[in-house]
Amino acid sequence: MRLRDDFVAVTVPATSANLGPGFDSMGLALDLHDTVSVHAITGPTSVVVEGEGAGRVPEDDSNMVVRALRLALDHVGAPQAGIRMHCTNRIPHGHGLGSSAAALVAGFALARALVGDPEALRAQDLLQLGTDVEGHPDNVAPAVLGGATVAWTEEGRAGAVRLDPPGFLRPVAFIPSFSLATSTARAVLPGTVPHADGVFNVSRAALLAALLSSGEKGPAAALSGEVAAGEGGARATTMHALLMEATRDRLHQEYRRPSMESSVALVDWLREAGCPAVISGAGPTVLSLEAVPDAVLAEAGAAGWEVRRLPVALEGVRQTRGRLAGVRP
Ligand SMILES: Nc1ncnc2c1ncn2[C@@H]1O[C@H](COP(=O)(O)OP(=O)(O)OP(=O)(O)O)[C@@H](O)[C@H]1O
Ligand SMILES: N[C@@H](CCO)C(=O)O
Repeated sequence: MRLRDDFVAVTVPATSANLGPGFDSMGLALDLHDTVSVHAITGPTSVVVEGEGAGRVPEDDSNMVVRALRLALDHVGAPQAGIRMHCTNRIPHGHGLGSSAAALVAGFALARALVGDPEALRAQDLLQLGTDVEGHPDNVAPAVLGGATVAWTEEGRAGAVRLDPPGFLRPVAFIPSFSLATSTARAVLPGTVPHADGVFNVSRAALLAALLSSGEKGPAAALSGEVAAGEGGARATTMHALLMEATRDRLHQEYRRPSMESSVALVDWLREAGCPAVISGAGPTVLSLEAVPDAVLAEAGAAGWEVRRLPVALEGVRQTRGRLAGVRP
């Protein structure tokens, strides 16, 4: 294996994991991207970081994107090279929007781009390498595949399916100024949970997957407890009621309340206002899966939350420069 290209670039989306009940399994790609370009050179590694993480993440071989790139080159038996990297980062770090998965997937995709062989480092390899490092596949899967994903592992082997997200999904992120490392947010979770809570989450996660894969028409039939209100209205009301139910969780959000009081309180408040809100990934960002009324947005903004409408990103990581530009991994 050799390096066929010496200047390549990729773009990778932010992701929101869990989506409420789908802990470590469900995820959504969002229209907020990091872009990274690389020159393969002879000489020492240099990294320039613009935007998120600038001045904070390393600018040498210990940078997460560089480490991922080198890991993937080793994985396919390609030679290592000097790296001159430029990162334009828009995904905030440690905020539950999948910055670490994006960094890893960007690094792997850059290695694939340098190798310039479509058979090297396919989507399955990217998913596996990323899951090996992250320990769970729920951010890596949508960063690779785009759209909405359901992912799992079996004895370390990762798998994922991509769902075409329906139009009623209109994600809105509420991003606080403070960050929280995923490792900290995972440390507060219990080793075991009550069986009834497992049953609760299985039914909600299954319902959410059903809604996300049922297209614009929605499920063939639904008994949601809602009273029918005329043709289109009944469907919209039912879908909304179903989405509210499908985004409930008992496996992680409440356990995490002490480590992000204001975020879980915002989830409660948004849900009382009729928005299907969840903690995004390991937090502390909050995500509503449906549009949020302007008055609610204004109130959250006034309370200090950065409010961003982030449409679903239909595409995952994409190479934008080099001979494989435009070819899906
Ligand atoms: N583009 C990047 N370049 C270098 N390092 C990064 C980059 N993105 C993330 N990191 C590293 O990963 C850390 C954040 O990872 P962490 O898993 O804690 O949060 P997250 O991925 O943003 O959130 P979540 O996993 O809940 O969605 C950063 O503090 C930084 O060390
Ligand atoms: N499922 C993960 C996502 C964050 O990486 C968690 O909630 O800890």
